[in-house]
Amino acid sequence: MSELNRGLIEARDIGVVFGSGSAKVQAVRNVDLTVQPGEFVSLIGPSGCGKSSLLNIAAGFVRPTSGALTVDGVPVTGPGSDRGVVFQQYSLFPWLSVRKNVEFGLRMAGVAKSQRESSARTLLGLAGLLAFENHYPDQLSGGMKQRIGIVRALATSPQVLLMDEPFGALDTQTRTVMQEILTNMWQRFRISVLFITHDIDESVFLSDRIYVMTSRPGRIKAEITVPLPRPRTAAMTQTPAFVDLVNRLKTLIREESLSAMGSELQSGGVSGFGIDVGPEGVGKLI
Ligand SMILES: Nc1ncnc2c1ncn2[C@@H]1O[C@H](COP(=O)(O)OP(=O)(O)OP(=O)(O)O)[C@@H](O)[C@H]1O
Repeated sequence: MSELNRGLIEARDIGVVFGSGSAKVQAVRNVDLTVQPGEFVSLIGPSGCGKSSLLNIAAGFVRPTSGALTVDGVPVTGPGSDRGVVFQQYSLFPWLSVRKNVEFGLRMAGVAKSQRESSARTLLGLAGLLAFENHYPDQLSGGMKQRIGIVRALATSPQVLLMDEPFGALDTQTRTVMQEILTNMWQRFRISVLFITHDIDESVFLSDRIYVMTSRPGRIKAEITVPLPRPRTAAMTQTPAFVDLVNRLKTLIREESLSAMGSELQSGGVSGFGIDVGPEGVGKLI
């Protein structure tokens, strides 16, 4: 398989159950999803619908209770350097300098000192952070820390980047800049991205395709191709195509959030809370 054809993520009939007995939680049910090599795909849905569980399965941190997830046809059974992961919490090592943080995965992989230094410097330069290579994480802003997190995840040249609310802790301006930096890095590295966000505008701005999940147990409610050309620009966020799609997605998520709140209220003994839960099937929108 050539480099450009790598990074195919395929999840088939995934189910996730946590706990047992009365503490049993069915987090995810019958989820099929695909990320094509080089594609940017977002996963959105109401809180607690199982987005992080799916991403953690792809990362190899959680095993599915049923079904399988493969990367380039190989079942994921644990973490691996073919998949970079970025979380909302910065998870940098505070006792290591910026460059040593970026080098960490390469050091674990046995890459020679001079080579890992030069790879880390190249990546830090691309992210505009070379001047900070000898700083320590607590000397940096949140946006800078998250840029280092992305650079660190890319350092081992993974085929897949898995991102769980990576910009959730950042202010709106920093978040916008980070979205542009991520888009540039993604285009440069031609890597597959599976991205979780609660920010619907962000999912539309960044993605080729978006999966919308139902409330728990999470299933795929809709799969939507974003009809915007690339490169994406800030001006596009004002276009009718962008605004209409954001509104459609908000409606889909709102239906699910209401249905989740309705079931919680009903299971708590509150009656007369009339909510139409809607059809069970997966809607396919273009
Ligand atoms: N290790 C665990 N043990 C027990 N239950 C868990 C565990 N991890 C997740 N859950 C439960 O599984 C469900 C799905 O959680 P998950 O974090 O995957 O959802 P999410 O969509 O990412 O949520 P959010 O949007 O709020 O971050 C939730 O009800 C959660 O409480």
